[in-house]
Amino acid sequence: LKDSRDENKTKKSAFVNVQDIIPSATFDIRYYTSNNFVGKPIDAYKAPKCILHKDAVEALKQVNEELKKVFKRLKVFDCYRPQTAVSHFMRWVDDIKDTSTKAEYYPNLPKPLLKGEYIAEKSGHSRGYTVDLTIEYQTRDGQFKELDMGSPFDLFDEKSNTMSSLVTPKQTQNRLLLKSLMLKHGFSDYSMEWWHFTHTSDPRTTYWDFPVE
Ligand SMILES: C[C@@H](N)C(=O)N[C@H](C)C(=O)O
Ligand SMILES: [Zn+2]
Repeated sequence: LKDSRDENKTKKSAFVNVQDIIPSATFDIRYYTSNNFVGKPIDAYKAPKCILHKDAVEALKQVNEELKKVFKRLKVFDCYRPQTAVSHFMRWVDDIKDTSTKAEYYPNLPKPLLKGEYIAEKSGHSRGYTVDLTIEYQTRDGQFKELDMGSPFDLFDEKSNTMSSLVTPKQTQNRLLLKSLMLKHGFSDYSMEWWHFTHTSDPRTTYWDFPVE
């Protein structure tokens, strides 16, 4: 008899490669690299891929289509996140002696306080309908640059709360542009992190553990 835990390690057919479906967005899958709050590539990210449930991807495509009309595009940092990767995050949080990334990623919080509100022990990302992302705009010379959101992706700080008073009105406006477009296409936001959105079609049932590959 096949163990249900083994089944959970197999990619579900409803999951798709977002880069194939939204090729005009850009993808910087940070947990595949060392450029993240752990400072090392994260377990189970075997390729720099963005995988999501197809229902969330269709909505995301619509957001990107709207942005294209005004010379902007989505920049995606993380999508489906295997439970194995979440376990890696938890090992890192519990290792209180390792503070090598503190200055860059959590300058004002003690490491144990990251668990929960900033880094979930059971993350919506593992269900496959959640995405971390920002917006890029095209400059006159055709290059793309990130909109100024007032804090970088994965800065675990009050400054990253969407309506934080620690950022400028223009930075709040940029966050609200992202939020309004995402909500228009069926996502819900997360008030603690301006970059984190979950599509409302998420049945909130299974936390998957197949690798990103
Ligand atoms: C770690 C960060 N990018 C994130 O996604 N945080 C939320 C709370 C999560 O872990 O689900
Ligand atoms: Zn997230």
